Amino acid sequence: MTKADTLLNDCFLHDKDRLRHAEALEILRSRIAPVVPTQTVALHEAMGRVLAEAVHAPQDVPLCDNSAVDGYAFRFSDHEPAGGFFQLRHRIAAGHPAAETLAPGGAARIFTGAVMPDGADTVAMQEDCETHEQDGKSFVIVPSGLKAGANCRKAGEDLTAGAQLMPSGHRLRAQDIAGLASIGMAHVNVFAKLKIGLFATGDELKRPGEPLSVGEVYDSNTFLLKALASSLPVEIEDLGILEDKQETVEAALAAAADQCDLILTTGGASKGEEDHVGTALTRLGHRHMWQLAIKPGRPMMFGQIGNTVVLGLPGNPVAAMVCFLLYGRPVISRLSGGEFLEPQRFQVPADFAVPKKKPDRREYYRGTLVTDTLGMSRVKKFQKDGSGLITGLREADGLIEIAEETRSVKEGSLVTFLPFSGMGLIS
Ligand SMILES: Nc1nc2c(c(=O)[nH]1)N[C@H]1C(S)=C(S)[C@@H](COP(=O)(O)OP(=O)(O)OC[C@H]3O[C@@H](n4cnc5c(N)ncnc54)[C@H](O)[C@@H]3O)O[C@H]1N2
Ligand code: MOO
Repeated sequence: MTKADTLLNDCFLHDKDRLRHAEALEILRSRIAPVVPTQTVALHEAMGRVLAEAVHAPQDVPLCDNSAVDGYAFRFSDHEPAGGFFQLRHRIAAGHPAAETLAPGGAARIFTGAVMPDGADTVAMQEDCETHEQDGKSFVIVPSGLKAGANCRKAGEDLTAGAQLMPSGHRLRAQDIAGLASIGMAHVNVFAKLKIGLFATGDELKRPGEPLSVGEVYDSNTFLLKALASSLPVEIEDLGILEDKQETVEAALAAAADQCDLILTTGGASKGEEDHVGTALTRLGHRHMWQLAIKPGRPMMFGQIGNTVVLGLPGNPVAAMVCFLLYGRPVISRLSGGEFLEPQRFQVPADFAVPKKKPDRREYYRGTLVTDTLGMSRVKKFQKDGSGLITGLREADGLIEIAEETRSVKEGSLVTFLPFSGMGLIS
């Protein structure tokens, strides 16, 4: 699929003043499709990458029936006639299968992971058995009470030959890498990393390390967004801070569109005369979405320049983070061949009250989980709602989501909580 196939060029601006969150998600979901090519990588480099094809087990895992414990293997049906008294015939260690079938009435000394000898189906743990030497022969006494097949791991118990382990589009986690290793895959076909170009905009911005003059602020969003994106399969390039000049913003976006799959900007997204990202996007390409009925994050925009997707995030740091998590993360994941990711949502009693909330917009507060006297979780709201307060983001465990139609929140009522850990963040 080419990039051109995945994005249409007509404009999606609504008649309504502001798009609702669900509508914005629907626009993004319907417009975004994978744009990156595929590549083969070594398994040890595949963590966090997105599978470009489904993976099936070429053989059973485990390949053979094997013992789950160190002990003695025998045929269950022999136990009663032998009174639990077996002559020891073989010694079978992991990696050294027995060449011969176990004779009827015989038992084999066996170790965890060793292949069950033909003729045996049950293993007794060594702690439960007694051994005995007589006339130069070794015997084992196995107590009764075991079930047929006890302590024997069957071939194919983990995966049967032909079973699908993972579909195409699956993002590989540590346990998935283990699963791929368990079927013998040394290389994996994955989607290439998405190329992201990141711009901050604003004459007031200074990079950390430089002295700050009156009227200036440090550019925290570049660092915030790079760190947020680092949990996704991307190559993100910091393209610097753009001055608040239409020509500068336009030239920079045009150049980046030739290099990147996705351009992320922060700041200059609103309606002021000094906010140039929207104008640049309209001139160079198409703005499909702008002005959402959410707080924070209202000026969030989405569009394209040629085949390059552009997400214009607001400049206020809280709004930038909220918009990245709600819209940037699913878009990046989908462009990279993965799913359009939705945050995890839980219903948690509120440890706060909001007497009056504006209708028709969805609000996101910073929330911290607390435990009440009964050991039940409740969610506390960061007191200040200001969109520039990074402290609230740092204190929070996640976001509290208040629906458009909600007019007030009573203490103790259930509210929706989106933990940061359910949006790919390190907790
Ligand atoms: N007349 C209106 N004014 C504003 C509206 C509106 O609808 N009408 N929306 C407000 C909302 S909501 C937001 S959010 C902000 C965001 O607007 P911009 O995306 O244009 O952001 P800026 O004006 O460039 O900056 C806002 C604020 O954030 C600081 N900032 C910007 N970039 C960074 C950065 N990289 N690191 C740290 N801080 C940054 C900037 O200094 C400003 O204080 O607009 C409202 N206004
Ligand atoms: O809604 Mo803005 O996004 O106040 O920060």
